Amino acid sequence: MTTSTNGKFDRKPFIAGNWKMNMDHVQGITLLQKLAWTLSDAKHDYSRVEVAVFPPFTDLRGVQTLVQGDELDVVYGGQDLSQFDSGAYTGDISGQFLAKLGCSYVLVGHSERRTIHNESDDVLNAKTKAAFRHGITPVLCVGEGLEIRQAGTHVDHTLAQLRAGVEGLTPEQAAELVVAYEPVWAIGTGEVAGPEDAQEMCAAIRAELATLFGADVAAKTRLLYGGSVKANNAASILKERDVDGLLVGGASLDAAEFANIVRFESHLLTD
Ligand SMILES: O=C(CO)COP(=O)(O)O
Repeated sequence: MTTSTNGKFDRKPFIAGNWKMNMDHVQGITLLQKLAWTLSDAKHDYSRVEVAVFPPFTDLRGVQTLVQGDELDVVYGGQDLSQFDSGAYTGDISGQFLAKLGCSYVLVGHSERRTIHNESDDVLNAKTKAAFRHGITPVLCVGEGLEIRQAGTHVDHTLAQLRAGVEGLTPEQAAELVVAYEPVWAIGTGEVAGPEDAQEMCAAIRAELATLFGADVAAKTRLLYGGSVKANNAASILKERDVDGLLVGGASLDAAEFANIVRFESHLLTD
């Protein structure tokens, strides 16, 4: 069955854990093993809900070895990539290297990259294209800060980030792209945007994608919400029509909690 419980027939729910700068390569393996065991005990069906982790770069080789060796169905990706393919870019990581490590996805434009590293919309557009160039699906992160939310211009602001990020993509690429709406004021603060806030923005993002690439394309693009997601609020957010998945920070560092988020459908059944 390819349906999700909320009737979003064609878009497979996607639950992703962004470990940020946590977990060294030894801790990372332990966390992933625990997650895989927990999901296996719970008979998780990966064909119904896709599960991804975004470990630090230094963990990726170990994660690849574990996933291949134990034939895990968990997919993984990098937290960033360079807009360039190779050369004199000290400290940067090429999408080519991530592809070689078996990465299926890469985060682009996480708010911590936009704010701490001052990554511009132009750079992020180049990174999105670099990901596709290397056969990796970008997860383009967008979202507003508190002042913009309070000023009431959060939809305009977020859609401007979206337009800049997807400029020049083909319709096929836009359909494959994943977009994560992460309101900065809800990240790591315990402050969660309500399900209706997540839905409002995801609906606006889908409408914008429909304008840019056509309704058929927009119907395929998966849209995630991120910001203080926990097992006890995941199901209510995922019930929303245009929210296809979650990008989880802090709660993804606890295997049991993250597994419960992945198994959100079991919470819906008992609601
Ligand atoms: O930034 C996030 C995921 O990318 C969200 O982080 P938290 O879940 O810790 O709020």
